[in-house]
Order: sequence, then C-alpha cells, then structure tokens
Amino acid sequence: MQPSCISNEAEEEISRHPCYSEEAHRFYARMHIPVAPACNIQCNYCNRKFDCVNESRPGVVSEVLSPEQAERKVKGVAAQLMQLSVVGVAGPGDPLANPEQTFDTFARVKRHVPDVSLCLSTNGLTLYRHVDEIIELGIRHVTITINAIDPDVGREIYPWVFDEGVRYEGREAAELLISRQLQGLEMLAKLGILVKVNSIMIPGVNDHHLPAVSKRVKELGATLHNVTPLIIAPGSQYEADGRKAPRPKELHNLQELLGRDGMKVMRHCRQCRADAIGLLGQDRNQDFPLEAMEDDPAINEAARAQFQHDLDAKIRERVKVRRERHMQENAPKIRVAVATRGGDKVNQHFGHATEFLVYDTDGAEVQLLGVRKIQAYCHGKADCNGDKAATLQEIISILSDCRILLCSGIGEGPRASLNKAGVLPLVRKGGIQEAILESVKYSSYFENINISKG
Ligand SMILES: C[S@@+](CC[C@H](N)C(=O)[O-])C[C@H]1O[C@@H](n2cnc3c(N)ncnc32)[C@H](O)[C@@H]1O
Ligand code: SF4
Ligand code: SF4
Repeated sequence: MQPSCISNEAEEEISRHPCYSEEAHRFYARMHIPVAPACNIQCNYCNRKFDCVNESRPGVVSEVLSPEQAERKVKGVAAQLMQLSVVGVAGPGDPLANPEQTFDTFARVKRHVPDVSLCLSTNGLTLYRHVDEIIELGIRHVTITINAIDPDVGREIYPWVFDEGVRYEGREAAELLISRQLQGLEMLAKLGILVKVNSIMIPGVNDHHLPAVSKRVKELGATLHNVTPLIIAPGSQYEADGRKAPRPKELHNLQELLGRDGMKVMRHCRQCRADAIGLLGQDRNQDFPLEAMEDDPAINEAARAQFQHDLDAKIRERVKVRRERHMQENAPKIRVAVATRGGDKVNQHFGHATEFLVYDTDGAEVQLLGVRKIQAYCHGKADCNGDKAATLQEIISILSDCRILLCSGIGEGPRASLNKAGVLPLVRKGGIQEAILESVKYSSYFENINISKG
C-alpha cells in the first residue's frame, strides 16, 4: 500500500480514534495502560520520577500495572465505558523498552475486548525489531516521537541512548536514534499502519528545525503530525538549564506553517498521563480503581456496538453541518477560551483549570485552535504552591489574545484582573459550541469585539 493511501477500514478507525480525529475526541474515549516503566534513552525534558498529584503530563502515573492487572482493569473499564474505542500503551517509560509486558498486555486486551483499537507510543529506537509482533497483534496505530532529523539538533535533546548493551552519547547517540526512528516509520507506513509523529517544540533547540522534520516524516508516510509544547518537568535537565516552554502563539504559528506545507496537524493533544482514561482532557482514572474491578465483568459487546454506531451517526451529522457552515477565511473572528474538564462541556472553575481550549468563532461556526496549558501551575516547584499573583499574571498573558473566557465559576479577583486585561469572563455551563455561540450573541460587546486580537 502507498503510504499516503488510506483505506476505508483505516478511515473508519481514524473516525473513532480521539487523537487522530478532532470530531472523535468529543465522543470517543481512550485508555492508557501503564505497563512500561523502563526506558532505553534519556530525553532532556523527561522526568518520570517526580510524583505530584497535581501533575498531568506524559510520563506521570499513579502506579505501574502488570499485564494481569492491566487485563483486569481494561475489562472492567470496557464493561462500564461504552465509548471506549482505543487502548494504548504510552509509558510511563517506553513500551518497546519493556516488550514482554507491552505485547503480553496487548494480546490479553485483544483476546478479551476485541472491539477496541490497539495503539502504541514509542521513541522508535527498537521499533524495527517489533514490526512482526505489531502486525500479528493487529496494532493499527503507532506514534513515534521524532524531535529532530539532524543529529546536531538531536544531541541537544538526547544525552544518551542504550541499545543491545552499549551506551551511546553525544552526536552518535542522536544519529543512531534518528536513523532507527525513520527506519521504523517507513517500515510501518509501507505496511499500512497509521503512524502519528509526535514532536516536542523546544524553543532554542528544535523550533526552527521542525518544518524539516515534518517534511521528512510526511515523505516517509506519517499520517499525522502532533507538535506539542515542551512542559518544564520538575527535576528535568531542561528545568536545570532554565529552558522555557514556547508561547502559545509561537506553537500556533508553527502548527499553521506545517499545515500550510500539506501535513495533517493535530491541534487537540492534551499531553495525557500514561494512565489516563476517558475522553481527552477528562481523566477518569480515579473512577476505576483496580481493587474495585470485578474478576470477570460482563462486557456487552452488542450494547457497545450499538452505542458506538449511534456515536458514529452523531459524528457524521456534525461533520456535515461543519462542512456546510464552513468558516469564511477572512470573516472577522472572536477568540474564546474555555475552561473544561472534558466531555465537550464548559464545566471547569477558572481557579481549578490547568489548561484552556481556545476557539475562533465568526458567530456561526466554531473552530478549535488548540490547547493552552498553564505552565505556571507546577513550574518546577516541588510543592506546586506557586505564588498566586504570578500564576494569575501568567494565565492572563496566555489568554491575552482572547476576548471571552467561559468557565463554570470564577472569583472576584481574577474576574476583575481579566476584565482589566480585555478578556471578558462569563460563567456558563453545558456544551462548548452552544455556549460559545450563545455568549458571543448575548454579549453586548459583540459590535465592539468583532475583530480578533490574535
Ligand atoms: C511519556 S512518553 C511515552 C512514550 C515514549 N517513551 C516516547 O517518548 O515517545 C509520551 C509522550 O510524551 C512526551 N513527553 C514526555 N515528557 C514531556 C515533557 N516534559 N514535555 C512535553 N512532552 C513530553 C514524549 O516525548 C512522548 O511524545
Ligand atoms: S523516550 Fe519517552 S519515556 Fe523515554 S525519556 Fe524520552 S519521553 Fe521519557
Ligand atoms: S497525549 Fe495526545 S496523542 Fe496521546 S492520548 Fe493524549 S491526546 Fe492523544
């Protein structure tokens, strides 16, 4: 199969995968199973040791599961969560640095919950060695994190790589990793596997290099490019170096640039934990404690199929309406930030938000621009109790191009500060799209705010 040729079967899988399809992410849930603690490389941004309940970022988990425990948990979740469509292994380390646990887990999931898609997220170092297992198990989605294709850039990201008993450092380490990543990508794409490439935007290291990465991975058959911002992980090398996360505008500009070059770009990544369960942005792991899982729960396959069939119809209808209402490129737009815990609803108090979804609207159509994390929350402070005033200023600067902020509640202090900064906070509940359109109409500001600040 040609890399760029997507079969009907693949189209259908994408339409149910919350990460590959922006529409699916409103309705379909994924489950990450944390069965892979070890890693075979070091990235300067990653620290899996730091554990903090407030943290929601990749590499963080409450507990690592054995394949037996993972099976129990997946069965329990599938019995309760009808919209579960994807089960993936994404850490907390690298799934392919723990191949026995990873593939044993996938085999169990396939046996007991055959209707879910399997998904794997890896740094790609040993991918080429596992292609047969991936095909055999029917794993249809693989994510490879590729931050550089130039070893001189890569050496600033990866201090070491460990392969077959040998530790590589410096340029040599980056060279080996990059060649393996590109090799694995090409092999999988040629076999019709849907490959998503993750790249972390690291200002001053690879930000200017990512268009070249995007071009190369597209040539090799990647389906989707997911560029996410660096999160300054406490205890990481980049924290010690004083590196900074990119500004939302810089990330947005880069995503736009890659999109213009013809790559399909993911904009709704929530940079989930390695044990996240539920709709994107709505982590329900705490609702499914392992101890509460039954030994052999009844999974009603017919009910799951009917439920998902109805979801598909809803998605098709939304896509049709969106196409009809397609937002005019040059129409004046209003930028709206939304505090949400997921579920496609305005349901988060401003003070509890750790991220905002940002949309543009012309008053008739609503378009997701991306996710903005609040970096200041756990910004390298071991107790996560940052200075409140500084945190508020950071949030205001992150939302400064927005005209309206929708949240389920907000205190008087932040309300006044946001107002002063030209962002109108409105307390709303319910569906995001409806709330955005209603708030824009409702607002007597409408005439005054019909030109986007962004
Ligand atoms: C925890 S990793 C697990 C899978 C695999 N080890 C990998 O790196 O691709 C999942 C994703 O989180 C990203 N990630 C880890 N730490 C991060 C950080 N501090 N900032 C941004 N992305 C990060 C990784 O680069 C990867 O794309
Ligand atoms: S490859 Fe993944 S798990 Fe390993 S150090 Fe990098 S981000 Fe962390
Ligand atoms: S981290 Fe991004 S790509 Fe991975 S499951 Fe979450 S939203 Fe999807």
